[in-house]
Amino acid sequence: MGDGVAPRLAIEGLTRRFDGRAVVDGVSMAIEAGQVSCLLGPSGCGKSTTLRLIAGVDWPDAGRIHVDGQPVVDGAARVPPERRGIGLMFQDFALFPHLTVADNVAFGLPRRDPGTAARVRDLLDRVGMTHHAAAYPHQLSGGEQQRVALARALAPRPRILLMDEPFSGLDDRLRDDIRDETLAVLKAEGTAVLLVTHDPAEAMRMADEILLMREGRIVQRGAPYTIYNNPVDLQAAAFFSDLNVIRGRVQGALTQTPFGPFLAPGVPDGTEVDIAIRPQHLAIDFDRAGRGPLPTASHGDAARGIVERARFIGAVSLVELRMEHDGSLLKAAVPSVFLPRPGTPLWVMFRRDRCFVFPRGQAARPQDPQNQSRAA
Ligand SMILES: Nc1ncnc2c1ncn2[C@@H]1O[C@H](COP(=O)(O)OP(=O)(O)OP(=O)(O)O)[C@@H](O)[C@H]1O
Repeated sequence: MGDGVAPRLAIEGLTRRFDGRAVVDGVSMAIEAGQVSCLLGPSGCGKSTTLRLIAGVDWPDAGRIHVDGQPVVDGAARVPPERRGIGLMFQDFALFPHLTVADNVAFGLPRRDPGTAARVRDLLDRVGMTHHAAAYPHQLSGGEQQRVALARALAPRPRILLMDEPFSGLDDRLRDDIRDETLAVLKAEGTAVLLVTHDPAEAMRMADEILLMREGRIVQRGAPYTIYNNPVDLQAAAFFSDLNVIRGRVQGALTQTPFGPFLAPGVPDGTEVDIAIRPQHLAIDFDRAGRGPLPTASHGDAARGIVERARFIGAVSLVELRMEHDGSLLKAAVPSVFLPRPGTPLWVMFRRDRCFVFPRGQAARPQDPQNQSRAA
């Protein structure tokens, strides 16, 4: 929000209860024109219910929704779905099978308006479907149908586009291309987009801002880079990748571990902490007759482990190491030129700037809207 201009979509304190349980619980957000926000969270956390409330096919128990500063849900004000200027796009495309591609795109537009044909042509061109204008949906591939569904959703120039897992029906390779193409079209249209997904990779690829949702609440919001690199708690960190976690206890603002001391500023003595690191941020080194690398400020001490399993998966190899000091298993993702044999001793280090230190069992306070980021 800036210069007194209201955001395209503003939501405050949105709450929806089913049988006394708040499945959407005080959700707030603001989305600007041309911005893509992703509501990201596990199945059942309340993402689709939030979209339904914004679309107007369900009513909240509390909260406000404004579009361009105008109330669509605010106390007694309740604008019906068709007058909200909100477009919808769902997983199953739902194209009309008896209409051609061009007629599907034209469906929500005034039929006799001279601008309609031009708008349809322009959108089909933008999604690369001009040569399929006269085809019927069953003659198209999944990716082509998805493009038509996007064109149809954008045709009436919605102020806001709500997308619920729109790419999940597509196979992996196609999905990446379609996501990028979709993003380009959305940016060109300047629509405000709220996209729901349970897939962190999708959210990171698409979003200007990620809203991380858990049990009906937004627990963290921020740019993909921020959320990935400064997760608000252990659960948020684990949502984005495999995670190695070692445990420790704080003494004098430090936690001593086999990987050296970790800073825990402001954490009271005796507090148990989880020190978390993603597999790609473990560093490994060869064993030189029972000796490893010397400690450094950036990597701390090395601890020894024995390779239990190593798998080549393309760009990286996944190496699982059984640690000698406590028998725990750590996972490292290393460049795939390296595939050690099971039984090989290796030294493991933690990249200090990539570790997260969290007091154990402490989840983020979800209703704190300032849960932006927290460095370890
Ligand atoms: N009409 C309803 N009546 C009762 N409970 C409902 C209703 N709609 C949704 N719920 C419950 O609300 C919770 C949130 O559902 P919602 O569909 O919003 O989750 P979601 O995050 O979109 O999950 P998914 O990714 O699996 O679609 C679930 O526990 C669901 O069972």
